[in-house]
Amino acid sequence: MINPQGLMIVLSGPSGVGKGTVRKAIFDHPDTEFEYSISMTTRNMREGEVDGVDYFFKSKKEFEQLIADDKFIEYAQYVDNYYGTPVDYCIETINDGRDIFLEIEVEGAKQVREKFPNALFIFLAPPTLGHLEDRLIGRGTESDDIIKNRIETAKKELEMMSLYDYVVINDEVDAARQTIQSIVTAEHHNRKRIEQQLRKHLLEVD
Ligand SMILES: Nc1nc2c(ncn2[C@@H]2O[C@H](COP(=O)(O)OP(=O)(O)O)[C@@H](O)[C@H]2O)c(=O)[nH]1
Ligand SMILES: Nc1ncnc2c1ncn2[C@@H]1O[C@H](COP(=O)(O)OP(=O)(O)O)[C@@H](O)[C@H]1O
Repeated sequence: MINPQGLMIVLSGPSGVGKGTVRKAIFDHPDTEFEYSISMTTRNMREGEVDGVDYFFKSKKEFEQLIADDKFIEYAQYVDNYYGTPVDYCIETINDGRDIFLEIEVEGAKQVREKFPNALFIFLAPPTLGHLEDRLIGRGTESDDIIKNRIETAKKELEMMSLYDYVVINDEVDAARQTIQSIVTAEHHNRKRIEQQLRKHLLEVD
């Protein structure tokens, strides 16, 4: 096999679009076989969150030490906090032939694209910007100022859509989940077909 590695799947999109919600639906579904890359963050734990399940919660000092030790595939500062993808688990997983799923903001996704151009990039978009604002307000976890800030960031983030392999509109959570799973399945078939063709041509060259 030319590429026995698992697929790196990157789900990104603006804050409040429903990345966390869709990701949870994906991992609650019995058909899902990907591994989830738990991120590290310096933000405060929200009610109901569990350290080591939702995120690995770190102090700023700990996070900066991990950056210095090159322990992240990517990291970004987002609304005054650090978020990053720990490198070891991702590499172990794909080297083991299993798919790894990253749910990250767009700046981090850009860094992953530079390091892993072969990854599969999926952009989750809201039906409209109004939906995004409603969802952020509805979630009720941020102050008005932070929501305003996130909407401004989202406008810039939406411009990055064209750099992705796929755009999925998050109108209905289960439909978005299903679309993402179908994209991954199709991508596996496609890569396998390319690999078979490549092998065939290489044999012909010999
Ligand atoms: N770059 C990067 N972004 C992340 C990572 N983990 C989470 N994020 C993103 O950081 C943003 C803020 O996350 P969070 O504070 O949990 O808020 P919420 O996703 O809006 O509920 C979201 O867009 C997440 O997708 C990561 O490891 N790296
Ligand atoms: N398809 C959807 N339709 C309606 N509300 C949604 C949908 N997807 C997510 N939401 C709601 O929008 C809010 C933001 O979703 P969340 O998953 O926290 O977004 P993100 O992780 O992208 O910041 C949450 O209150 C969530 O319940």
